[in-house]
Amino acid sequence: MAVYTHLGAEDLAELIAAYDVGELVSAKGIAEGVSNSNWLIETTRARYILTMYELRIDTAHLPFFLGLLDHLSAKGCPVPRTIHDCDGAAFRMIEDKAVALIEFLPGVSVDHPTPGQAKAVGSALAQLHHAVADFPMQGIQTMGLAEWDRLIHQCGSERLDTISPGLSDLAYEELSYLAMHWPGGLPHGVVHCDLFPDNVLMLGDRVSGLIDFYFSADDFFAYDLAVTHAAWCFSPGGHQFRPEISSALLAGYASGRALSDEERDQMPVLLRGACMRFLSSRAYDWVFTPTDALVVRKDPMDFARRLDFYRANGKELFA
Ligand SMILES: Nc1ncnc2c1ncn2[C@@H]1O[C@H](COP(=O)(O)OP(=O)(O)OP(=O)(O)O)[C@@H](O)[C@H]1O
Ligand SMILES: N[C@@H](CCO)C(=O)O
Repeated sequence: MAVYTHLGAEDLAELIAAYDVGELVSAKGIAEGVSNSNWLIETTRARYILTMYELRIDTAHLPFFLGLLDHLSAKGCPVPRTIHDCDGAAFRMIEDKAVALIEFLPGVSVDHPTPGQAKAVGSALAQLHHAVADFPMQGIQTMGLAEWDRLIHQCGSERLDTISPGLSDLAYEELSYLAMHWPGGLPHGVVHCDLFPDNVLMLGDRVSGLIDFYFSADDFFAYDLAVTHAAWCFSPGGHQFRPEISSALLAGYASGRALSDEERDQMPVLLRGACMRFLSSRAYDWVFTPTDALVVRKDPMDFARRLDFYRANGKELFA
């Protein structure tokens, strides 16, 4: 349940009164999500999402994340805009925690996407990559290769092999490969970097919302496509590749933005990097999150399986 902080009726009413959004009608805690506390707020005028930033997000970075939502939404991307308070502030503090009110977008996250939905996601991602061209803020990538390496080393061989025998060899070997082959100089901008199905709201075959931009940073557009590919194109657990979803996702992306020859050539290594990104953060959480913590640990092996697939077939996919 992702409501870590209790907000009483008076706190909520006082908060909502600071915005020009009508009067508070109801507030319900949202169970999904693990990083922040979220409430669905209904006022006499509309619905909103209230987010309280709990664990991971430094308040100093909020102007970047919230500014990005506003920029993308103004460009016509299906991204919720930030509601500013009556003084124009994008976030407020309740005691020592920052809160932001965000536009509510309709739609649901899909568990088993269809090709039509994958195509729409590819196309929405391409739209995003065009829309960031004139976003004026910088977002440093803190979840890049150096961090994957650090997370894996913190876990150490013994603990990795307790997750699954042989995982440490796979991870160390892959990190050396990536260190030698990671490309430079590809087209880049501020990209989402975490566009999993649970961060996309859909109405049928239409993308109605792209949410959770809290891993956004400056990186290669093609890396963002690789992350999205790894997140969408497999059966649960990463056991089976879904070729029809892959073709649809890539076709959707190509309908909005063509990959250059150089980007295509680098896709196999970027796909392997995308797997290491989630393998390393999940392995770290697996090892260091207490089993009785509120946060649900995600299985790193889901991405070890995807990594095996891309090692064997990545080049063929982009031949
Ligand atoms: N703008 C929005 N419109 C509608 N629903 C939203 C919106 N933002 C968030 N939600 C709902 O709230 C849930 C949690 O949001 P989100 O994924 O951003 O939380 P989080 O704690 O940051 O997540 P994560 O687990 O990815 O770290 C989403 O699954 C979605 O159901
Ligand atoms: N989407 C990531 C979690 C970070 O938001 C994962 O599935 O491991």
